[in-house]
Amino acid sequence: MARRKLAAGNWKMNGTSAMLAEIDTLARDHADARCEILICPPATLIARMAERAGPIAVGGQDCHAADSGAHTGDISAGMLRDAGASHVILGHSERRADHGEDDATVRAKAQAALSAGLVAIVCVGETLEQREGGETLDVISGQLAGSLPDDATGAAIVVAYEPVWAIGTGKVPTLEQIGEVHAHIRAALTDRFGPEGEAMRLLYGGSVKSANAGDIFAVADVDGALVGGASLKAEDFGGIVAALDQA
Ligand SMILES: O=C(CO)COP(=O)(O)O
Repeated sequence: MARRKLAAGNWKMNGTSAMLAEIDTLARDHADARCEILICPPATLIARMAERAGPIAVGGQDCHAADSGAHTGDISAGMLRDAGASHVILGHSERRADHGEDDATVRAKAQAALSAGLVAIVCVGETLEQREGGETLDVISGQLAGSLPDDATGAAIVVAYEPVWAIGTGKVPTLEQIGEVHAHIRAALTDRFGPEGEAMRLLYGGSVKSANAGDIFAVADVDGALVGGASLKAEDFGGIVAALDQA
């Protein structure tokens, strides 16, 4: 099954207008990339970034489960789409921790994203305590079961494995650990969704840099990366894109 590789950048709460130049550099340097390239800037930059992104896709970092209504400060999936986004990250561990999002919330948001025609990147991952307690695979199974809608398709859902303890820490799981979790996720997805589960792309995220990207991309069932810190500069992210294209 040929899955198109995806290099996704999550800018988190970083970036003002001055950083829009990064997208110009990325679009110029990687116009011929074989992999799909996505940047998810803060919501304030989505529309302007989408106008100049060329072949680079632009995404949101969250959406509300409802279409519209009395939800001060929130953004719907349809609004993201209207602003020029094609993707949205959902259930990132920072949202699960900072905003109390549970699996049911993430699933409702994913449903809204699918209805709006967005690709949803649904994040799962264990904490250090859960890893040390030997609970990793059970935790991931539970998050997948609870967070993915029943009508998830290979085209509309991407799953990102982001061990919480590897995010922004410079600590990366061993290639064996990444391979074990990705194989587990793939098996859970094909069990539940059949060929659609086989078609879903699986990203690894957590301290990915151009220096370690090549090794990570060689692991079976790693179809790309969800990158935080190293996505903020086009040059750094470009090294990851190049590694993915060579994988
Ligand atoms: O959380 C992440 C991407 O969503 C990973 O962040 P870092 O690449 O900064 O570790």
